[in-house]
Amino acid sequence: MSITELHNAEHFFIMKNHEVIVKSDIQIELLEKILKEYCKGKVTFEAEGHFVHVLETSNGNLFNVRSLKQFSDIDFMNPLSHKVLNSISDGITICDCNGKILFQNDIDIEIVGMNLMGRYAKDVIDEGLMSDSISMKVIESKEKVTILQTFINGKCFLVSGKPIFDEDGELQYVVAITRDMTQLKLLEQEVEKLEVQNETFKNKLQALHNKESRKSSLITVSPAMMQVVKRVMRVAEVDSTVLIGGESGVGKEEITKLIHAYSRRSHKQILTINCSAIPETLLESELFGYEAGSFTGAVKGGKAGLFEIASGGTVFLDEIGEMPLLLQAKLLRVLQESEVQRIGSGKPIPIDVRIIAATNRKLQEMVREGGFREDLYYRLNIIPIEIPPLRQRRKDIIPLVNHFLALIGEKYGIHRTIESSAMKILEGYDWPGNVRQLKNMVERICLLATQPEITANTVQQELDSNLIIVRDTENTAQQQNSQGNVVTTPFAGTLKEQVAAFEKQMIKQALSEHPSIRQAAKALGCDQSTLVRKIQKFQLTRHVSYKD
Ligand SMILES: Nc1ncnc2c1ncn2[C@@H]1O[C@H](COP(=O)(O)OP(=O)(O)OP(=O)(O)O)[C@@H](O)[C@H]1O
Repeated sequence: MSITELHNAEHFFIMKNHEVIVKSDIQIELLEKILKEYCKGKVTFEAEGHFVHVLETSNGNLFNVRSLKQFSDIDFMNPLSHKVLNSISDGITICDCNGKILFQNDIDIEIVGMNLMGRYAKDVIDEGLMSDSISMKVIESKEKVTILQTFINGKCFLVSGKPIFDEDGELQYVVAITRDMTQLKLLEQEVEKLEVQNETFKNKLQALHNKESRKSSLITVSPAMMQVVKRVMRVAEVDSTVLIGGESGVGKEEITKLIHAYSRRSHKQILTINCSAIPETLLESELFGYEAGSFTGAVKGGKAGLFEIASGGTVFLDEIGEMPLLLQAKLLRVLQESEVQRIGSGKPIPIDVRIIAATNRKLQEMVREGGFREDLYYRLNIIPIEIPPLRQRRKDIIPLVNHFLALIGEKYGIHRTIESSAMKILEGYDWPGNVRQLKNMVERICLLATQPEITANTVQQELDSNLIIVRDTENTAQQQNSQGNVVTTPFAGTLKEQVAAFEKQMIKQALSEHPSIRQAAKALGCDQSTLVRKIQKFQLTRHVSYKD
């Protein structure tokens, strides 16, 4: 009979750990015969007690042979129960009321690393094979006990012991369930490791976020602008209102972003509103919000204004000089009381925002002329920051050009360089539209250039086509080229054609000097819709970008 046949035989169980379980003494005798045959007669029996036998075979295998006879009074220990107990992934031990280990399932033997069946728990502890015995504790307390037990192999287990009583209430057996906590411990350690990793990633992300929000695209090397930046850094820390002045396109918004990025409000948003770009009625509701049903066309549930939405952050009021007087009064109240009232509501709402305002107008002159409230001017002008025009900080021009070339490379995948003589021309130009004009021009020449290196010639031509219109006292138009020389306009053709060419030139110039169509129209003395029509007529839209 082969060992497989033996395994499948009706009366035997062959366990993984070279253990053979038989049902009766008779079968043990039978087994002895079979094993002797299987091991070619070289089998040694060491009978130990009534039912445990150790067999040493010629191939070195050690068989523990147990009879199930001892379990005859435990009705679950039929072969099926045995199989069921062995299919459980926790270790199971059954002791009698004296602590004698009657049964261990396969997993338990694996966990403990020893087959202890037939032995007394107390002896096992005395021999130092185990630190503790749950069975002994249950026998003593006659109650359910749970302990964390460490075995000599260093593994950690959660062991629960439960008493089983007979009909007379006498303790009969103790069933102990041993759960390997090593995996759980490993998982716990893994979770801890992941948590640490998670924390590290979170910190890195936060650092990146901080870096990103602090990253300003403000480029400057000039001493004049460095002074401004120094002031910005000091101002950023305090929460006061700031009024930024400077010509159109000098970088007032860029400076505002820098103040916000270095302020304690940087984790919140910065909201911008251009006071010149929105009609008065709309501006009021955008800034202060409105209650439900306060005017025709209002959103059903009412709407929060910019000051409410930006709570905790910064509100940037661009072109504050264009704010209508009525709204100036309302803004003053916001600044003084730190609260807003929605249109149609008498209820004040507290707000927590920092206000930064900017203008390219001479506010003091406006105050004198009655176009701007004096009290609001002083309230806004707590910390004034004046940004010098680009022509007064020419050292910034080349770094700015290189910065814009890099931006164009990123945005369009177009990589251009500008030869040094061309850079000199750009550096010498007066830039009435300041950084915005420089940015637009660099973008235009890069996009139109056919060669990777932009020559001085190209730059010169572009600047010449960007002639500055100046008006003499008699209101006749002359032109000034990039070197500042006044030149006669070389218009040719019929009177109509010459007028059209001149008109086109004026519009083009106004568009490059002013950030919005509205302002360009104002400067040209025509209304917005006329200007839009003429832009379309002269097809200027493709070449001129009015506002970034
Ligand atoms: N120092 C700078 N470094 C990099 N880019 C700049 C700098 N200054 C301005 N710019 C860029 O030039 C353009 C115009 O700048 P910005 O809008 O800040 O000017 P502004 O003074 O607010 O203009 P306006 O008065 O018309 O509102 C923007 O694209 C801005 O990113």
